[in-house]
Amino acid sequence: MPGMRMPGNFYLVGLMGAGKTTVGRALARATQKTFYDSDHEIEARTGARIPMIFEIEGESGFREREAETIAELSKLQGIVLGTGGGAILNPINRNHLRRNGYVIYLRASPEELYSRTCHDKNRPLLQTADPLGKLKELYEQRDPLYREVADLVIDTSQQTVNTLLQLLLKELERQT
Ligand SMILES: Nc1ncnc2c1ncn2[C@@H]1O[C@H](COP(=O)(O)OP(=O)(O)O)[C@@H](O)[C@H]1O
Ligand SMILES: O=C(O)C1=C[C@@H](OP(=O)(O)O)[C@@H](O)[C@H](O)C1
Ligand SMILES: [Mg+2]
Repeated sequence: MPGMRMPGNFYLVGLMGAGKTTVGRALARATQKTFYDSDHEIEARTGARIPMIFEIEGESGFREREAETIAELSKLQGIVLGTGGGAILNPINRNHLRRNGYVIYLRASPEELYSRTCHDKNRPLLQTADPLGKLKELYEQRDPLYREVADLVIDTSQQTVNTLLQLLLKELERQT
């Protein structure tokens, strides 16, 4: 189904390693929408990488930048937005997402998320002695919030990015 046109915005939520950036980019290409990634946008505006922002301003500084960025990006039309895994912690972000687009929760088990993220040093929250334990804790905390905002929950376990894209296109064509 290449080049399918669908109305509105698609927003991707889920934990670190869920595939928001990767699947989001593929979904944008397939639906002829513009892709944005809130983390990339924050880095471009700040002129610093995420680990550096966390180091200098702490998580709270990063969250402020994230909220400003999501408020602005959610005003755009015809986009696919990959959010950062913690964006849904802020109720204002949750409202922007719910109000202005169709929200897709990419779900995966903490073990799978760990296997996808363990070689990457760019996620400060996982630079701990026990990253799998941290992912389990974040899953418990955040899974209800992802579900609260989601119009669609997709289980990404054991699915390739391409299979997920095909699944998503079918489901979105049916629902939107
Ligand atoms: N369904 C999938 N199966 C296997 N690997 C995946 C899948 N989705 C994403 N990945 C890989 O996992 C890593 C994290 O993906 P990314 O898109 O950055 O996740 P997020 O933006 O949700 O943190 C990347 O190396 C990506 O290629
Ligand atoms: O889960 C989180 O709190 C975070 C997820 C990251 O994005 P990804 O979910 O794209 O890895 C990034 O925003 C930052 O490191 C914090
Ligand atoms: Mg990402």
